[in-house]
Amino acid sequence: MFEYLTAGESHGPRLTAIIKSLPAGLKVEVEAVNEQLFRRQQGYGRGGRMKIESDQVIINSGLRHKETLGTPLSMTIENKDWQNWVEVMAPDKEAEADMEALTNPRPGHADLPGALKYNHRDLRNVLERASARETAARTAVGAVARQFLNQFDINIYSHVIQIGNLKSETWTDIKAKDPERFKRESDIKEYFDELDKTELRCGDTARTEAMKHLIDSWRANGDSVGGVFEIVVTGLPVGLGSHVHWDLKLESKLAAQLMGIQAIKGVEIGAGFKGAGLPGSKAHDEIFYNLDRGFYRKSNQAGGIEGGISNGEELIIRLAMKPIPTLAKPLHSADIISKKETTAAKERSDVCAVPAASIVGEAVTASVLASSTAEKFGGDSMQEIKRNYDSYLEQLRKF
Ligand SMILES: Cc1cc2nc3c(=O)[nH]c(=O)nc-3n(C[C@H](O)[C@H](O)[C@H](O)COP(=O)(O)O)c2cc1C
Ligand SMILES: C=C(O[C@@H]1CC(C(=O)O)=C[C@@H](OP(=O)(O)O)[C@H]1O)C(=O)O
Repeated sequence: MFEYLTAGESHGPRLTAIIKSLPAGLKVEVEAVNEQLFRRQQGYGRGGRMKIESDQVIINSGLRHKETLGTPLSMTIENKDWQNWVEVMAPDKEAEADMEALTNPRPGHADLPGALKYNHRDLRNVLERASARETAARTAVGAVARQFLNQFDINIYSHVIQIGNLKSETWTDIKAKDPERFKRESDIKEYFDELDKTELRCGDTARTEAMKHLIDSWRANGDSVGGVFEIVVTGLPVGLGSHVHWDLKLESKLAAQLMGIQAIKGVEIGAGFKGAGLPGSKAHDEIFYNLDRGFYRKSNQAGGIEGGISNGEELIIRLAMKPIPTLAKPLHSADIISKKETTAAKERSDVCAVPAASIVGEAVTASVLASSTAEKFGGDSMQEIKRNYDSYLEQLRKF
């Protein structure tokens, strides 16, 4: 369940997403999808395109009176910028004779490998689909998945923890400073909701100013900047994913799909790379039991997954985003037609898109977790899935 497909070019008429299968009887609010689309468009460092677009979803099938029918749910998002590209991107008209091809590939973008692989002589034929414009469609899919997860009190949050070489606190650091502060889900929600009001989605105000300054100075130099964001999931039950096959492991599904986000080059679960340097006695989370909580941990180095199975603790994922490839001061390149030395194509571009990517990360995480939840609890309708979920919780209580 929750398998999906997206289609659409960055400057074509619109993006399309189809969720192939999802349970019947799931309440979907279109406004909640638009809210996620809005969040993805924010963030300090974005370029001119975001001033043109104001993403809104249209649901074309699969929903009746705000409830899923269990049939394919298809959604579209218009590209407002299409108006400026009608001739260049015309699906059903021959190219105009004077239309210039783009022939100077950008290092770091899909331009050159894509052109060589697909035998294209115009790099636009590659970049239009490689573009992260596509992540708007994935965000819409994730917004539906989120509404499913909310039915089981599973919540997904994210924050930016590094821009360039400037780091701020991780979720584990933040909680360690004031362990009483985040006892209730509403406290966690409030903390992350506040971040949405800030331009970098980073909780450290002093660091945010320094990060903004860094983005400004790299922009002024015609450069770009990457960073790291962290995703936190609360409310996951024990038992999503499985240890029995490599491709069923929850972290292998998450890593594969999260690495599918444009410009994401690293993924860490829990202590991740830092954990590799710790002694075993500090790297693992000791097991405790009491009647109220059942089995629980006092630390979360595992980041919520052991043996490919969610262990009931918070899921913590960190993702590294490389700097944006399009540079105002372009890098060296070679023309794909003349083979002569040139500089890379210089287009309007984002300078930093880490805050936006963090929203895409939340969305992709939501679709993986919705799929794993639906798989674990089975059923064609929400009623059936909830019944199975409740009886599983009862089984855990009696364990
Ligand atoms: C939200 C978001 C916005 C992006 N904006 C740009 C951009 O404006 N210019 C650009 O060259 N790359 C941008 N990228 C990155 C490219 O899409 C990406 O580097 C490219 O498709 C090559 O894929 P790869 O980096 O995964 O190898 C963006 C990525 C994300 C996630
Ligand atoms: C359109 C979006 O991101 C785009 C991703 C992108 C790229 O090369 O990945 C290049 C830019 O597009 P343009 O060339 O039209 O300015 C970004 O704005 C979006 O996030 O909705």
